[in-house]
Amino acid sequence: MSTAADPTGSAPVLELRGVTVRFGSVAALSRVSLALRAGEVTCVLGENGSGKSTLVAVLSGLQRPVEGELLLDGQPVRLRSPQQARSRGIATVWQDLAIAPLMSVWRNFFLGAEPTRGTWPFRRLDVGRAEEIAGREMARVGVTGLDPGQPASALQAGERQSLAIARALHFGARVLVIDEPTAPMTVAQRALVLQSVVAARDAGLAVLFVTHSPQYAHLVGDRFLLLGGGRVAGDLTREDVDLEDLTRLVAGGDELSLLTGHLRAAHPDR
Ligand SMILES: Nc1ncnc2c1ncn2[C@@H]1O[C@H](COP(=O)(O)OP(=O)(O)OP(=O)(O)O)[C@@H](O)[C@H]1O
Repeated sequence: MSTAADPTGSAPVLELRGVTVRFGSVAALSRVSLALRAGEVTCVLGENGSGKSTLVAVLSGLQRPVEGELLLDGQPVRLRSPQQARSRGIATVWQDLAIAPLMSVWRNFFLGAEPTRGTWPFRRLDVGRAEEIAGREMARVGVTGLDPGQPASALQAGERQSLAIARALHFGARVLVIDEPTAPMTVAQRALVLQSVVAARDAGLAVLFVTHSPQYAHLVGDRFLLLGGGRVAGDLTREDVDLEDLTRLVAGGDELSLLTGHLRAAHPDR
């Protein structure tokens, strides 16, 4: 399936073209194409085993496709490791993301890139500044009233994701890949994640948000990529679907293929 047309006219920051990943005889992804654009949230939906985690792994440099290519700013790129993806401006927020629980929130925010003052050999950690930056950046993504000096173990699941998103923004990521935790979260914690997604979009990042919830996807998504059996079963924009459609499509794969066929016929340029 070709990549959906872009209503904004902007060039994709990151693109996948015909990407296939196999595990033995299982094709976890089959000729998947997608385009992520600045200031746009693409939600990825699909049932268990549809290829969502594999897609995240490809985008974050953990998994190399056997076929197809990735393009960054229109140039083919090979991501050989998560470090390399990060250095190219692609940040991933993992569903079971690791934090150092005994370390403070600000320590977790900087993780080795702490601000210092003075010059070598008198250089020392600027804790006040680190706390101020971490607090400000967390507030920017919607987590207010947080003491950056408290241990990170005090953070709830949504706040942890927000911390990782705030980090990505602060350190200049251009593409943000978020794998929403499948474990139950309170509505308030989910709201924080969604708020952080919107903050990242408003800051001009190209966001890919993997979620199990059509409701949450519809709240923040500009575009919806539906995966079924490792294939793109639908690549739709907000104009194509309302929440009711989206919920039905995620629940029923057959109907989805049918609707996608109709939409393609109606919009052959997509
Ligand atoms: N390391 C692996 N080895 C073998 N098969 C794998 C591996 N990882 C994924 N698969 C298979 O690839 C397919 C896609 O899996 P993937 O985890 O990407 O789906 P998913 O949509 O993320 O599922 P979930 O929502 O349950 O996390 C599945 O059939 C899965 O069993």
